[in-house]
Amino acid sequence: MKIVFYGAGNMASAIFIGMIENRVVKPEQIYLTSRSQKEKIMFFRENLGVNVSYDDTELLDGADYVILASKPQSFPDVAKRIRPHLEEKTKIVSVMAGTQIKTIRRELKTENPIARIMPNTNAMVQHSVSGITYSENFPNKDELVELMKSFGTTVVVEEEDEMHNITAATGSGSAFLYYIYEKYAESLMDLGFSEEEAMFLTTNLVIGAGKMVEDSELPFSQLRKNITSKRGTTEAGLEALDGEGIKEILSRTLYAAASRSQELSKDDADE
Ligand SMILES: NC(=O)C1=CN([C@@H]2O[C@H](COP(=O)(O)OP(=O)(O)OC[C@H]3O[C@@H](n4cnc5c(N)ncnc54)[C@H](O)[C@@H]3O)[C@@H](O)[C@H]2O)C=CC1
Ligand SMILES: O=C(O)[C@@H]1CCC=N1
Repeated sequence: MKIVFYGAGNMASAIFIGMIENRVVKPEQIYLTSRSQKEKIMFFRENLGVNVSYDDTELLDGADYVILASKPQSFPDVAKRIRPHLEEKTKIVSVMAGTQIKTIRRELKTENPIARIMPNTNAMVQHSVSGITYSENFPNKDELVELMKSFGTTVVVEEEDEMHNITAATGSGSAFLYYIYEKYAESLMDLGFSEEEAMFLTTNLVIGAGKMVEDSELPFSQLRKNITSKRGTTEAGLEALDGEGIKEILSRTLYAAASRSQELSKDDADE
């Protein structure tokens, strides 16, 4: 199998590192190309044993999968590189937020099978939860799902439009959680902890809570209740959180992200 990544940035590298660590593909089956980050891409070649090329003929010759992993705004340039060399057997897989299958089809001027996936950078530790949707002519979907299992779990989305919500929920979702951890650590410093102490405490709190979520069969609400004593410290803190409208804040966050995905998906042909 030959898998070619156009783009070797944060998302692409999380995927191919996840795949290689899980031994589902051999490093020599992976080909990388980019526009920027040439040092980084050479680092991947030296350290992982993947192939690197800037020659589109070589890259696309006999490719089974081409992964579109640039920013959506760079896709027209990527498409220009791919279009003249695309073979009939090659399946296209896009990780780009928003960009619709029909837009990819039009830019690449191809009838080849296309899938859109929405992973997250937890792919690097094989814990992405990824949405996937396919063009009607996509063959052997199981093969792609198997490949994706190497970097996490997969949720098949029947309607392409549902990708907007998945993008907000899990594509962007870990950034929202990291931001909360960041602010938690800053707030510990307001309480009087040093920066080092705040980082240590927050990091271990997050790891411990993650392990509890993984190992315990209890829902989040019960895990929370198990910590909350009547008229105790946790109750006081939770009342303050509710008073600030934590649920509304998170709803607005997710709505803003899903709306941005919709904006990014605007296709000239829809005007
Ligand atoms: N970072 C994340 O957590 C997630 C990102 N995505 C999607 O992944 C895509 C990439 O995002 P990041 O990896 O964060 O961006 P990034 O900026 O880290 O990487 C972008 C890559 O695209 C390459 N590129 C740009 N123009 C190119 C061209 N003409 N030919 C070949 N390569 C080209 C760049 O050299 C770079 O390697 C975006 O479309 C984003 O919507 C999806 C899910 C999560
Ligand atoms: O911020 C973005 O647009 C991309 C898509 C999901 C995560 N990062």
